[in-house]
Amino acid sequence: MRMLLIHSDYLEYEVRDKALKNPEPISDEQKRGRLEEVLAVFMSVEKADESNPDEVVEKAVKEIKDVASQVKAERIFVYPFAHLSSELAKPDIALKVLQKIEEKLKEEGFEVKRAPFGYYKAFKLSCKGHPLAELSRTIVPSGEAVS
Ligand SMILES: NCC(=O)N[C@H]1[C@@H](O)[C@H](n2cnc3c(N)ncnc32)O[C@@H]1CO
Repeated sequence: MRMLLIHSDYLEYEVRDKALKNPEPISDEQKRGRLEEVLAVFMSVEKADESNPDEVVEKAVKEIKDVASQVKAERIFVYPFAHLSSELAKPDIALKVLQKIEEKLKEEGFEVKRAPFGYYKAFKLSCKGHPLAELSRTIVPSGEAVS
């Protein structure tokens, strides 16, 4: 999994067109979203993650918690983003991984939004620009090589 973490004044999105034949079903309310004072986490779930999705979820949540603690962010935006890797996991597995990450972050006490999966989306982001505001992380299941 590849993650781009941006500590932001706000992130807002608006759903545009379908990017998959069968995108995640969403309500009208989910067609747009915004969080302020947020750690935005853009995530590409990768083919290698399919060997142990649960381990990748655990490792991703640990990394996100660590960065959130460093930048003192209490809100997380989980953002599916298929542009950080050329070896993407299948959509059905990727969605499950992102849903589990969202669930576990909520269990940890964060306020969490997740942008809809399988759509093109317009988004606006205001990066805070401090030294830890732009970070990336790569996560692989045990036994897999980083490509
Ligand atoms: N910017 C718009 C967009 O990325 N849209 C992506 C994601 O929402 C989602 N998606 C599909 N596969 C994946 C994956 N492996 N990891 C993350 N998201 C995925 O499906 C869309 C088309 O690839």
